[in-house]
Amino acid sequence: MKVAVLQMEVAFGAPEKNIANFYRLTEQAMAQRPDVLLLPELWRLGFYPRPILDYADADGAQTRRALAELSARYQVNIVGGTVANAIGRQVFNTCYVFDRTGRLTTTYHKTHLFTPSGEKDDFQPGDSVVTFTLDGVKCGLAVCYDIRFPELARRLALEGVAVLFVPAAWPLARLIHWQTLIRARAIENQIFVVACNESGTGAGDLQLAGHSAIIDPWGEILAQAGEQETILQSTLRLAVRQQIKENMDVFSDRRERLYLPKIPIS
Ligand SMILES: O=C(O)CCC(=O)C(=O)O
Repeated sequence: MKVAVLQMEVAFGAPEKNIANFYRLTEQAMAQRPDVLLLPELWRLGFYPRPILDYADADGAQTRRALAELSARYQVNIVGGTVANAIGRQVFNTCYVFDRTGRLTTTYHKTHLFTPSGEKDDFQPGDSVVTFTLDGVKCGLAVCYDIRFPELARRLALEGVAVLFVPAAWPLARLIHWQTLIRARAIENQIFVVACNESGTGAGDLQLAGHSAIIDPWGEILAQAGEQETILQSTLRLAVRQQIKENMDVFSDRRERLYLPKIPIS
């Protein structure tokens, strides 16, 4: 599976500009013929103008149109980052996944809202965890702050996910957390982590970290960006998971009885 990560420099509160940039970066990325494109969190607006209801995409319609058009045009799967998605007066931080035919296959609303930035006051959290398949490969989603909750990634790994996609708007001030957490989630769960952060500045001159990365299940960094806008590409050799499992099968060594009970996945 060839993945391309669009580390966008997002223009704050300027949807038309960001959508145009998405078209431009996608055209550029497609020269390498990736199977999957990944976008960052809240790429249509940046993280995030207030009041969010004034800026949010009503029912995600504008964003879905762009994702549907480009996935169909280039016959590529798109894990569409996230959008501030207004459903009535409630706003969700929503990720849409489109397949190669331009069809919406998955919707995930960020489940862990970032309390320190007040995200909880402006957004509604999702209540379900999702898995989906891309070209027959089982995948999962964690949005930004979600990555701090190892239970979520573990839950997805237990469901059989091989690749975890992480759209983010992570600040430079906590770059070390970002790098450590995405790598740890890959190693402990023996899965690929494909993580796409924004670059540039967000609300109140918040400096975003960039440093998107593609990490294999042994924790090797297959590709890593700096702070500037860029496109990262790499091939995920999915068979490596079996080799790792043969050497160190952490899943069969788990002591499930000692851990928290599972909640049903939807
Ligand atoms: O966890 C962090 O340090 C950053 C999280 C964040 O910015 C977000 O979830 O939007």
